[in-house]
Amino acid sequence: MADSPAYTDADPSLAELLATHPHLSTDPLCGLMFEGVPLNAIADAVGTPCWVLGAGTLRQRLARMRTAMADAGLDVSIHYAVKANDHLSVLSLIGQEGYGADIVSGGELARTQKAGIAAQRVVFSGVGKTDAELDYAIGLGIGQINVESAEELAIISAIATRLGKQATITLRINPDVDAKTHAKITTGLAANKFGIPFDNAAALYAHAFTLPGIKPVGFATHIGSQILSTAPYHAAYARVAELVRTVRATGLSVEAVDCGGGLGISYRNEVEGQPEALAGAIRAELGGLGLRLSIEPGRWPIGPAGVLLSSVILRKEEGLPGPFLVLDAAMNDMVRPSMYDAWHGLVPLAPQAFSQPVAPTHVVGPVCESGDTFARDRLLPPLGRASRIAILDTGAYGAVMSSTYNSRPLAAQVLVENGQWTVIRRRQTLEELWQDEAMPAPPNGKA
Ligand SMILES: Cc1ncc(COP(=O)(O)O)c(C=O)c1O
Ligand SMILES: N[C@@H](CCCC[NH3+])C(=O)O
Repeated sequence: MADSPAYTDADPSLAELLATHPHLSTDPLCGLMFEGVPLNAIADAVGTPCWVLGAGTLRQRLARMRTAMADAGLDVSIHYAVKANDHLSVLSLIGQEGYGADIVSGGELARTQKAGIAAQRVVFSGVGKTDAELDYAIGLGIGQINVESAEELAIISAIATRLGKQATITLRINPDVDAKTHAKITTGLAANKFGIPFDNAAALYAHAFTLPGIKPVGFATHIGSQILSTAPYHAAYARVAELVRTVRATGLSVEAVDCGGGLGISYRNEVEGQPEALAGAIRAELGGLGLRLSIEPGRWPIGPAGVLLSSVILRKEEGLPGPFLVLDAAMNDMVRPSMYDAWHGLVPLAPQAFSQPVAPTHVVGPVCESGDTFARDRLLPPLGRASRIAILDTGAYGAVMSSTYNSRPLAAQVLVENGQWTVIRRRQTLEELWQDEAMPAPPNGKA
């Protein structure tokens, strides 16, 4: 992971996108292939929009993280951040491969239990856990709760005491470090809502030992998401290490540090975060302290493992600085471009697309907002009505952030594994969309 990631201003070509996505390839007859499966075959059978996730890519990327930690001589537990993609198929794969989970709600905790991940391997993060969620988590004997405020510590103590349990906790520290990422996904600055101010942490940690129902084991930090440089990790972990030393000097024990998630991927032409460099930062700052270490990656393992398939509803030519391709996928399906101005690779599925000349094209969804735009001036071959496009790197923060805005049902999801594909969620029906909505009875019993 370079400290000054190599950006160029030019968009990557289709060939360059294929080169940086090893699970994608092209076949002269079938067009774009995903882990050896023709994406057109999936779109023919399931329709579009449709999410496709590659189990092989996910497994490989998780394994690379595990190996990177081991090669650095570190015993680091990996707790997959469920928020990135909470599908039960994903979580059961995570559990089978022996990883734990990082959750931020009772709903995510319930999913881990349904998927067979032992509660002891689950860590509960988040700035506002409700009493009901804490009851559930502590009752289950959750592995660790990362506490985000003095107020929350008191609440957890009361709930654990009522339940006759000991809650294992860390204090999540806000190190006031700039992760140099998008402002909406930066979490480690003093101005952000997350974590306990660094200067208050030692005193609160000492106080935690005096509380009933609380077993303090250490500290946690998480400074943001889509981080592409090692420098912020070094800075944050150095602060946590300083805290560990300070607190130990007072005679208190510190057994564990949770190093958070945040490692970034290459959406456009960034040099993606390297797990080996993350391992290097952990070892350099926290390695010699005899701690149990853990990380909470979400985007890195699963982001590149997914695509969103869509079809062109129509190509709108008139009165414009360039043609608009109107897709059947929209901001309700994939909100990242609208929400963070995120750049996602767009790759046509048709075999001939790769040899055709390209021209600047605007790619939009049909939702009634100008923000429903996937790309402006993207160099694409001459696509038209019914052409298909794969939107790349949507495995993380894709389907999980979908809504039904404009009464658009949630799209189907497909898992590819060993050259086979399976529908793991069928497209939502309109009846499912409104089944819980009540209509007032007509006056006087009239219909
Ligand atoms: C506490 C916590 N842990 C882990 C993650 C996962 O982050 P990422 O998907 O960037 O690895 C997040 C999200 O930023 C988070 O808030
Ligand atoms: N939803 C964000 C990431 C948020 C990370 C959660 N803490 C994204 O799509 O980039």
